Amino acid sequence: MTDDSGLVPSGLALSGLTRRYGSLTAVDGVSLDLATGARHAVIGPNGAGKSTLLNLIAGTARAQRGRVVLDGRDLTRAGPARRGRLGIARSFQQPSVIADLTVRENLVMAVWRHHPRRRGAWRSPGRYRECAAEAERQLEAVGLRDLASAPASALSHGQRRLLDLGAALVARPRVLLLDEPAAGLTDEDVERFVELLGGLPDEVAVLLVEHNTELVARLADTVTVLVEGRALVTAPTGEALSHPAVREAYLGTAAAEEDDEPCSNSAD
Ligand SMILES: Nc1ncnc2c1ncn2[C@@H]1O[C@H](COP(=O)(O)OP(=O)(O)OP(=O)(O)O)[C@@H](O)[C@H]1O
Repeated sequence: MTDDSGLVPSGLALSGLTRRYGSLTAVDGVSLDLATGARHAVIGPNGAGKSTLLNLIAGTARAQRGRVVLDGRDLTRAGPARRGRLGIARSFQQPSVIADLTVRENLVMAVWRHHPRRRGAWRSPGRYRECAAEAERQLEAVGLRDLASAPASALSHGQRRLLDLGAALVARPRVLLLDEPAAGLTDEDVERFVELLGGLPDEVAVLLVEHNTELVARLADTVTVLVEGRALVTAPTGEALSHPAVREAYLGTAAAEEDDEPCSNSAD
C-alpha cells in the first residue's frame, strides 16, 4: 500500500475505527496517525473507549468498521499474534508475567517467543545463548538485575509492570501500546519507567493510555482526547491539555468548580 507520492508510509494509521457492544458505541470512527518515533497519549474519562481502542490496534478486539495499517500493510483482519509478529506490542494494566518463573526466566521466555527461528531454539545452544544475552540486556534496561533470580511472584506491582514492559520490548516492537503504565507504581518506579521510555529507539512509536496528566505532559508530544468513543481533540500535548472542551469533558466538574472558586485576597 503506497501513499500519493508512491512511497510506503511508515508508522501506524488508524482510520474510522468503530467498535460497538450492543447499543453502545465504545469506539466511534477514530482516525489517528502515529508516525515512527511518535510519543502519543490517549486520555479521556472512564468508559471513553481508551482500552477498547488499544484492543482494536492489538487485535484482541475486532473493528466493525475502519482500518488498522502498519507501515503500509493492512492489518485490520490480522489476529493479535500476527500483529505482534509484525511489530505491535502491548503492555497490560495487569502485568502478564509468569509468577512461578524467575525474573530472568520470564525475559528468556519472552525473547524465545519472539525469536525468528524459535521452533528449534531449544535444540541449539547458540540460539539459547542469544536469547539469554538479550534477556540480560533487558534485565539491565528495566533495572531488575538485582532481582534476576527472584520468582516474579515476589515482585512488587511496579516491578512486575517493569518486567512486563521488558518482555514487550524484547520483541523490538515498531509500536508499543501501554495501558495506564503508571497505575499503582511508586514514585521511584515511575521515574524508572520514564527513563526507560526516554531511552527507547526512535523507530519505536509509543501509544499510551494514561489518566495521570502530569505524566502525559512529560512523556507525550501529542495527545488525543477520547470522549464517548470519539476523538474530541488531537493536538500537541500542551494545547490538548489546556483545551477548554478537554477541561470540561475530562476534568469535569472538579475543574469547573475550581474555576468558580472566588480568588483569595489574603496576603499569605
Ligand atoms: N467486551 C465488552 N463488552 C461490552 N462492553 C464493553 C466491552 N469492552 C468495553 N465495553 C464498554 O465500552 C465502553 C468503553 O470501555 P473502555 O474500557 O474502552 O473505556 P476506558 O476509556 O478504557 O475506561 P477506563 O478509563 O475506565 O479504563 C465502556 O462503557 C465499557 O463498559
